[in-house]
Amino acid sequence: MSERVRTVTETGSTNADLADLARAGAPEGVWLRAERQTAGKGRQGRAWESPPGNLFASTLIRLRPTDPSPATLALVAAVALEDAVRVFLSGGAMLKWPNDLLIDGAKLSGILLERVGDAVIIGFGVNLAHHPEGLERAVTSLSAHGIAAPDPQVFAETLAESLDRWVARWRGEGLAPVRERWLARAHPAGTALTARLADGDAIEGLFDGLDREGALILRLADGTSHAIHAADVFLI
Ligand SMILES: O=C(O)CCCC[C@@H]1SC[C@@H]2NC(=O)N[C@@H]21
Repeated sequence: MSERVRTVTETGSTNADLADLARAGAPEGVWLRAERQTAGKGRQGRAWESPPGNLFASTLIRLRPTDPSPATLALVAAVALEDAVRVFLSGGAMLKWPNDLLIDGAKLSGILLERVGDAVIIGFGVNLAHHPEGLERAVTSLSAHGIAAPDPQVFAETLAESLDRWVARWRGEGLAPVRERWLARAHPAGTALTARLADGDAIEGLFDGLDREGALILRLADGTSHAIHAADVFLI
């Protein structure tokens, strides 16, 4: 079987490699997976532990003038990843804004989007076999839930197909079906959340859905609604 996702044994960061490929003119749909990363990047400048057995893979989207807002690719990536996880874990995982997957409240995966000119790099890290210990927030892996860890290459091929399907819908139908699926897979309305903003401020409120652009809506204690466009979000 020919493989869609190219694999290397080791690299610094598959996102950094895809950024280089994007600058060199690589087309949409290129995928790179590493068995391990030595400089895996997480959101907000954090490091992403990258031991063999987990998934570390990145791809790129070339933005077209008619595409929905690029920021909404965060939700596209989330629903595509949840679909892929669901192939291996009946019942799937729960989404937390914008694109974390949780099992029993613990983080299973992370997605990092980076803009390079007209390209958006999307990097997926999924704890298939292992998860880091001793972090501030709960983390988990498929193995920790008694699921035989899928072969990372098989998982990556599944994910590539899933992302193709969701990007096609996003382009053809707009954000609406993506938003609908995201909401169906997320925690229920009324879930208490904290949004930690880049300036260090935190906003607490109850989950009240997504706006038309995919921003997180929190209902505050004073009854007002607040749209969050960028933050680290935690279940309280
Ligand atoms: O902090 C997060 O939640 C996002 C983590 C994203 C990690 C993935 S692993 C593959 C790709 N390469 C990187 O350096 N980061 C992303």
